[in-house]
Amino acid sequence: MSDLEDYRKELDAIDQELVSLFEKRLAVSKKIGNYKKNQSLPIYDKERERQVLLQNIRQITDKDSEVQVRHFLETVMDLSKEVQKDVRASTVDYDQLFASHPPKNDPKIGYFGETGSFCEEAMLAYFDEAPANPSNYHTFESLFLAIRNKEIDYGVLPIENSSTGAISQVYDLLAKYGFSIVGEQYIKIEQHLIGLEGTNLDEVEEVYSHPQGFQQSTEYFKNHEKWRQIPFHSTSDSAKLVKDSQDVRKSAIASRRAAEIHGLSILADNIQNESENTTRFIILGKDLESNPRCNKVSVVFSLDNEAGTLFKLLRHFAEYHINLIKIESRPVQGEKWEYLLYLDFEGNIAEENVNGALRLLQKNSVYFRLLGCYIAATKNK
Ligand SMILES: C=C(O[C@@H]1C=C(C(=O)O)C=C[C@H]1O)C(=O)O
Repeated sequence: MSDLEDYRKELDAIDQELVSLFEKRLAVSKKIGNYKKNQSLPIYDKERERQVLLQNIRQITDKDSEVQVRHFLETVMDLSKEVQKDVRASTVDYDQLFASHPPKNDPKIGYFGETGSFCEEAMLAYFDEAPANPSNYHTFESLFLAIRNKEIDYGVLPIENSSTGAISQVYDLLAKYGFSIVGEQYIKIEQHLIGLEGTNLDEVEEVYSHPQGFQQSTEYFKNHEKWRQIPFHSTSDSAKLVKDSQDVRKSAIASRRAAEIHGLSILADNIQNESENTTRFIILGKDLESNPRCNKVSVVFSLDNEAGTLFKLLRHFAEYHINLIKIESRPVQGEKWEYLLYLDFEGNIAEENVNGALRLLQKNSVYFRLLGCYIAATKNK
């Protein structure tokens, strides 16, 4: 027998032991996976992995093999986490994930802000027929509560602006209440300084608006540093406040429509920083409403706090040729340095590639929720 054959026989015997031990290890990993699933614990445990590496590297007799042993242990632990992810995914109810509800007939609709708000404009632009007797709400959360309490079927509220970015409170409420995005609408936003008729700019002392109104008009206020900027519920609520006060020292940042509705004058027009200032509004409903014409998907998920997981997940989108539109991250409430990731991408959940990517995303994330599958709005509104 040649030396090579002898060596290989030796390896075969070792492999036999290794495989049998590895199988035993995977079986224990599965049990740990079940335990973690029941206790809602994350799969990855950084401290434990550090310990496993330390205690095993300590017992190496040939120090030259440390690099290989480390690599071996890391691979073993990666595979152990894979098995735990399968355990976690095995009970996922995919039918429920993709179960869609028909749109509501004669729906009750609510929007954020006083009459004259940009949300009201978005509502009028989105629905083919102007909704009869819509309700309005003065905080984002009261609109979510109205959906939960079945006061309304759909709510209209802003989610992002082209110059200031995400409206983070709305993202956080989406995570908190678990409703669905059933549609979207873009509205061009022109902000004006408005006040009582005949008001002179040098009489103004206070300006009221939603924080977004101030953020979108910072350039204009550089020349009016003495004015007190007072955040209020919405731009249209601010217009109403000025009207109700009958005080020339008070002004508001709001739309031309709000000025007209509340009988106010425009003191300075188009004070927004960017002429093409646009806001994306979402139509929120209780349930997922998807049909074959829907071409945009939104999801929210969180990951194990482990290097490379986001890359590994997003890679599936490239593999499935899915076009990502937007990614937004928000801190998890009450969990320091943990994040929820919100992803928008092109496609329909009934398409095979989207379906495949969603399953992988759900399988490999600690938390996952399909936020909606709806018709993408045109941006030049
Ligand atoms: C098996 C566990 O889950 C993961 C896998 C580990 C392993 O295979 O040794 C160690 C830590 C965790 O990242 C565990 O928590 O013990």
